[in-house]
Amino acid sequence: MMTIAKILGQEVLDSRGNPTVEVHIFLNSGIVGRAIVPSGASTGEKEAVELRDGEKRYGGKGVRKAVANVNDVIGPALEGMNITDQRAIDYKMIELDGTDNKGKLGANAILGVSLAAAHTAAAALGIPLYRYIGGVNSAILPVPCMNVINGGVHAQNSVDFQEFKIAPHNAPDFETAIQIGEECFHALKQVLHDKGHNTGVGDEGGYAPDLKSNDEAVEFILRAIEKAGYTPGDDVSICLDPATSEMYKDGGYFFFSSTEETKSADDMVRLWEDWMNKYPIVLLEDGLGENDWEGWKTLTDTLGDKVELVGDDIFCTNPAILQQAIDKGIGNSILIKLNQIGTLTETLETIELANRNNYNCYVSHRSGETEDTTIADLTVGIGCGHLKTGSGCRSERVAKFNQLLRIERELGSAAKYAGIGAFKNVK
Ligand SMILES: C=C(OP(=O)(O)O)C(=O)O
Ligand SMILES: [Mg+2]
Repeated sequence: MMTIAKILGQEVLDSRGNPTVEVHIFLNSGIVGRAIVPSGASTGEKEAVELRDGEKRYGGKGVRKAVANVNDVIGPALEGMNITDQRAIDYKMIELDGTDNKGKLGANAILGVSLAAAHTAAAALGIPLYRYIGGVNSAILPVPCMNVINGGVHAQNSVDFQEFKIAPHNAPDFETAIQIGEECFHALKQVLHDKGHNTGVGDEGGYAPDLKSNDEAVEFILRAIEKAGYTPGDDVSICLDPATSEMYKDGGYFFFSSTEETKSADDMVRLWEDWMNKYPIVLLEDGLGENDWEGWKTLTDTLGDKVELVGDDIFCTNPAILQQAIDKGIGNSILIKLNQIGTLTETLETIELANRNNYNCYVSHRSGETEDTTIADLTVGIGCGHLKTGSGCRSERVAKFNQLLRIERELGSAAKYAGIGAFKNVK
């Protein structure tokens, strides 16, 4: 009943029109599960390797080699295995690949199979994916951190920092939080439009206006929160991902979209301290670059007891790197991107390591996404209380919100909304 009969990989499109890997797993019983792999643009150097062909397909480089690896190498090796043996399935693929970074078979091939296995197992057991991942206590609905202004490498505008997000934490439930978030998002469109700004959106669905400064992005958002009838800080706070690894050049931080000035790590820490004092910021991701561990230490010592400091590019969802950060006292939270490490099992190992060491976990989409909603279930399964998955206007992002709405309704009175308590060290 639970035995893998066939694994089928194929090429489909992501939200940028680039090819990506989709995997179906068929069981002997006729049950089938499916997953699609996302793709990043501002990637960390130590991410597992996404296998791409030289040849162009659709809008970008093809994934036909990765698909062939699913069909010709991984599939035959996993046929006959029990679908609920997630760890055995994942470790078998790690062994087949044999590299440290999944560069032989491709993390996109391996993750597609790993996630499809979890979906298929949940379907075979007749339980929702979040419960399969997290067990009977999976009941916490996350604060949706909605990316409402896009800059950096996710938009062609004058804003250096990549993501300005709103966190509607003061809500009784997830559905109300989405309502508040959408009201603020729509109010932001109006306040930008009133000042003559473009309201076209970037890769993650946030507006991508040409603003005078990075500060102005926050100020527009605060105005929008108020216009929607909410109080910044009390009802809705701000989360940032400036993605500063993209700005790190010759030991400094180059403001490539705006002033073209370069700031030192100490200047950046002062900038973030100043922003924490003047704006209601509850989370800062990649406030410094992935290779600037010294700067990260200063940042953590300066702000780590007041705000959630999330490592994305610097940690790459990798347990070995996270262990080094724990030993050195770097950051207090880790971004969880399944395709940075390449299997569900290793992702859960990283999450367990973070939990044991008092680090928060913050689940994330990629800038290249699809209709796949695995991260919504993962977030509820691990109960980490917050996720980022774009704004509320692009279907590949809304798909995750819709799945969370479904989960909340399914849980009924058992569902709990995470609220402000989800954010590390925020008083
Ligand atoms: C989601 C992000 O972007 P990308 O997927 O391009 O890495 C990020 O940097 O957190
Ligand atoms: Mg990031």
